[in-house]
Formats: sequence, structure tokens, C-alpha cells
Amino acid sequence: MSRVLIGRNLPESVLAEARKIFDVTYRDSPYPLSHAEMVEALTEYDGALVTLGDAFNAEVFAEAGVPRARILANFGVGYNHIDVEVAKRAGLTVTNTPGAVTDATSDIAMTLMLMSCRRAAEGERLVRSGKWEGWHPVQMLGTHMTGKRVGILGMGRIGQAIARRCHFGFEMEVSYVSRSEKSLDFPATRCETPEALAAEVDILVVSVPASPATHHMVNADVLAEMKPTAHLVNIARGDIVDEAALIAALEEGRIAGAGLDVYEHEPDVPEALRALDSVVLLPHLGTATLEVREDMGRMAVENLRAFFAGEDVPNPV
Ligand SMILES: NC(=O)C1=CN([C@@H]2O[C@H](COP(=O)(O)OP(=O)(O)OC[C@H]3O[C@@H](n4cnc5c(N)ncnc54)[C@H](OP(=O)(O)O)[C@@H]3O)[C@@H](O)[C@H]2O)C=CC1
Ligand SMILES: O=C(O)C(=O)CO
Repeated sequence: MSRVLIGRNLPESVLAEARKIFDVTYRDSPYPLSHAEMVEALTEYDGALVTLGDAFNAEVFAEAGVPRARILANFGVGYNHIDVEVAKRAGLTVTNTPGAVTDATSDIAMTLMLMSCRRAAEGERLVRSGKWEGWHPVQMLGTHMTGKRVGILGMGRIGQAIARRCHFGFEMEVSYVSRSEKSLDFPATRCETPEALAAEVDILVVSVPASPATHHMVNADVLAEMKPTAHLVNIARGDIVDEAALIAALEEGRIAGAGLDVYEHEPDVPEALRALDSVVLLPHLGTATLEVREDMGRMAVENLRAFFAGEDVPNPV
């Protein structure tokens, strides 16, 4: 039986499935693996189910030397916490969980769009404060989403699911940036650059993966192109947006608001961001439903199973 580390708390049904197939060591913790635990994952196990925040970087692989582990099955679609090139050079297969996350993450994008446009978090805080004085015709006026233009930065699985919700649910127009032209069943305009996209949309949604190419893709120049009435939503990874530049744009009222599920130095969220009424802050909730986490877990376990059975893994990265 292959010796597999489950690196973090998972839904019970996923653990039970894994235990049927492997000799499982379960690390019963909500926190990411430490450096020493990652080295141990590589040296003491045949494979590991790893999660967001487990920073399998070049130093970890260097310390592990010639690893015993042959596969890292990531629980999640985003794998920017793993140095995949170094992992492959060390002889490991890396897998992820595409698709299982798409609808839930798109739903959180819609939640953030609506909350930011309709000032929902600010309104909730007002009611909780006991200071609400009742309805009046010009109280807390937000942005009407129906019919506006959304900009999708990264028209992949999640970007397309968000665009579909916007087009079919809110009659919105869609613009996007992607490396390749997309063939879609709804109208959408492709822009050449993030700056061009930012300039023409009412809501800019970040859905590109984190990579050296997308680090700070939404920088001060992109934010400067946005309309003062526009909102930014980020459901991808924190470091795609230059957080300091975003805080400055919000503080100076150069954009109307932002909705964030992810942060540049997660879980640290700068005090300046937390102090702003014009920003909606969620704790990386994109895939946080039991059904979706079970699906992600099943996919990760299936990748491990297939690998150790000598089959092609379903989701190599
Ligand atoms: N908040 C949360 O909880 C969650 C966050 N995520 C994040 O969402 C990300 C996207 O997931 P998913 O939609 O499945 O990924 P996909 O790979 O399906 O889509 C990524 C899209 O980004 C585009 N892209 C990639 N690099 C660039 C670049 N340098 N310039 C322009 N466009 C680029 C790709 O273009 P092309 O198609 O042309 O190659 C593709 O359209 C994940 O990587 C993850 O970080 C995912 C799930 C949950
Ligand atoms: O899948 C991912 O990339 C996440 O961020 C967590 O589900």
C-alpha cells in the first residue's frame, strides 16, 4: 500500500475514501505545512495531498534531496504555491482539481460584484451599528449592475462562468483579456491589454492564475485607466493585484469600490484596506461549500489512485 500524507483537514468523506486505498497519515490541522513538514512529505511518503499555502518551493526540494515522493496531488485548481518545474525535475508528478471549483468560485465573484456595486457590506455594518435611521430616496445609492459592461481578466473556466452569469443573468456586455481568442456562445469583445480592458468596463474581474507573468498585472497604470465609477473584483490570487496601488486608488476615490476574496500576503489583510468602507473583504471563500470541497477532495484522491495504479493521472499540471 502506498504511503500517502494528507496534509490538512479535509471533509470526512474524502478522508474515508483515501483510507480505503492508501496507508494514510492524516495531519489533523487547519494550517499549511511548515518547511520541515514539507521536506518530510517529500522524503517519508510516496505521495501527498497538498493544499493552498503549502509552499513547495526550490528550497524545500533542495533540502529533500532525492525524494521518496513521486506525486503531489493539489487540492485546488491554483498551484502557484508549488514550484512545478522544480518538482518535475525532482521526478514528481503534480496534479490539480480543475472544474470542480468553477461554479462556486464564479458564484463568489458574483457575490462580490453585487456586494461592491450595491454597497451591501457597508449597509450591513450600518444596520448592525444601530445607527440606521430608515429608508430614504437617496440613501446609500450604489451601481445598478444590469446592462453594465464587465471585464474578465483571464477568460478561462472561471472567467467564462462569470461572463455567462453576467451575460445571461444580468444582460451585461462582456469584454475580456486572455492569451488566446475564445469561441463563446455569447457576445464578447477581446481587448489587447489589461489597460485597454480596464478603461472600457464598469466592473473589472480578475480570474487569471498567479504566475510570474501575471504578478501585479493589475498595477497602478491599470487602476488609473478605470472609470471613477468602476469596481474591481479579485477572486484569483492576491498578488495579481498590486495591493498598495489598489489601496491608494480606493483612498483617493479614483475607483468606486472593490470586492476581494484573496490578498497579496494572505491571511494578512492590511489595516488600510480593512479601514475602507468601499471595499468588501471575504476570507478566500471561493470554493467554500461542503459539496465542492468533497468534489475537490475526490478529484485529488482519484489523481493519487490513478498514479499509484500506473494509469495516466486525470489532471496533470
Ligand atoms: N478564490 C478562490 O477560492 C479560487 C481561486 N481560483 C483561482 O482562479 C484561477 C483561475 O482558474 P481557472 O479559471 O480554472 O483557470 P484556467 O486555466 O481555466 O483559466 C485561466 C485563464 O487565464 C488566462 N491567462 C493565463 N495567463 C495569462 C496571461 N499571462 N495573460 C493573459 N491571460 C492569461 C488563460 O488564457 P488562455 O486560455 O488563453 O491560456 C485562461 O483563459 C486559478 O488559477 C486560481 O488561482 C480558483 C478557484 C478558487
Ligand atoms: O482551487 C483554488 O485554486 C483555490 O483557491 C481554493 O479552492
